[in-house]
Amino acid sequence: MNTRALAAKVLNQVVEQGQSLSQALPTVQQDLNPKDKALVQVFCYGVLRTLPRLDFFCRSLMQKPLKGKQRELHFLILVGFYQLLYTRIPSHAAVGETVNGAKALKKQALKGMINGVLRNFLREKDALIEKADQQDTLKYCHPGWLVKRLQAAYGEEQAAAIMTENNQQAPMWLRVNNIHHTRTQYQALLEQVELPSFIAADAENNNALRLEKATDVYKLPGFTEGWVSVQDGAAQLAAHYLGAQADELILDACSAPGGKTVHTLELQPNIKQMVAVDADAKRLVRVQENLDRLNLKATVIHGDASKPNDWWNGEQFDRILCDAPCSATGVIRRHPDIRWLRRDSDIAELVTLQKSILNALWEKLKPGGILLYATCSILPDENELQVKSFLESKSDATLIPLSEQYNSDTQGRQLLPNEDAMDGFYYAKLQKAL
Ligand SMILES: C[S@@+](CC[C@H](N)C(=O)[O-])C[C@H]1O[C@@H](n2cnc3c(N)ncnc32)[C@H](O)[C@@H]1O
Repeated sequence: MNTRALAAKVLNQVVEQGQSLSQALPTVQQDLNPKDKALVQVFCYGVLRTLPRLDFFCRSLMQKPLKGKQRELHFLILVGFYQLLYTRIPSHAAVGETVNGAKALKKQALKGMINGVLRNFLREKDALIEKADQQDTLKYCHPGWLVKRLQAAYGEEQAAAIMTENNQQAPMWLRVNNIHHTRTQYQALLEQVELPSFIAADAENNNALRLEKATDVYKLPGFTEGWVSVQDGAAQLAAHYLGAQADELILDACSAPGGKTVHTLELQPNIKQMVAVDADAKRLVRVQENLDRLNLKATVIHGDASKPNDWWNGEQFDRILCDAPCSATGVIRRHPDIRWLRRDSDIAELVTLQKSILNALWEKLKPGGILLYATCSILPDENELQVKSFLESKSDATLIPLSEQYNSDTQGRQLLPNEDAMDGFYYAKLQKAL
């Protein structure tokens, strides 16, 4: 199968039908050899990172947009532009293979048209790029609503830097399981298989290693045996900030796929009980898979964190992790489809959901207990403003320092994408009065 045509199919499913890339991409990749698999991925990620720009080029070069049954060809053309602008594929090969993609999509009659558009692009691209760079949405390849929100929150210059980072490829981070090795020991094992790595900048983030170059997980020493897991450095801070102690009852209220559940158990194997809840039954299967691979135990419950009375009538928790559903605007580097699948109106809905989860979980926290609120968002509404309004509404809640090392916070910690090479994340630690 033609890799350009496969990428066009996936892109059509994501952009026109609202499927997530993580759903659509694996379906077409299943029967491909590793090289073609990687190529389809590069085309899909690349086009999604530059979508409005490529769309603009297409609009400028075609009299009428391709619609309906021909829509896949629109994305095939974008895959063509992407190769010509951002890859080292020689232009004759990029054009030839893309034109052949039309046949694979059963639109052989339109091969000539595609050839013409791509060749015109080669001639006119410099002028088109200059025009595109005059508009922020085309320059930074983010939807207008998100550009506005980021500029309002961070100012123009910092928003531009964030959007530039969002368009880069994220590094692969590992979490070393101290039950088996120290980080230094595991780093040496990685060296032996020629996988150099760097340690995280935060001293307390002491399980985190960033690989110089991403790799297949099965090439990682002891992956199947649970020696190591893949988890971004910012996400790893959650278990350190939660700080679970021996004999405590812990709730991970939005747990799937379970990265923070298992990290918490790796750091503190002697807790009384870990309860891992999620509203998505399919994603919960992954929590159990992670627990099994790492040989850890938790009580896994399918439930709605905003209605804990439906699934919990036991004692109150010592610590609760609320890794709330959010806009995921901190992880756009890893999920370039997010910005096109989300709408501005989603943010207010998410803020309402987060608020109801926070309020409900607070009732299940012991006096003196700790709730760690986390999101992978970089929007203040979901983060410091959410926490501020929570603190205003609860006289028994206090914002406390995240850890001994990160103790100067007044608003929690907002990490921006690529800060110390990590994802964008937000943390706030709340304590209930005794
Ligand atoms: C950011 S993800 C959690 C990631 C997870 N903590 C980890 O580290 O692997 C947010 C999770 O919230 C879940 N979720 C969304 N609404 C929920 C609700 N009302 N109650 C419980 N879980 C919910 C989603 O299914 C999703 O798995």
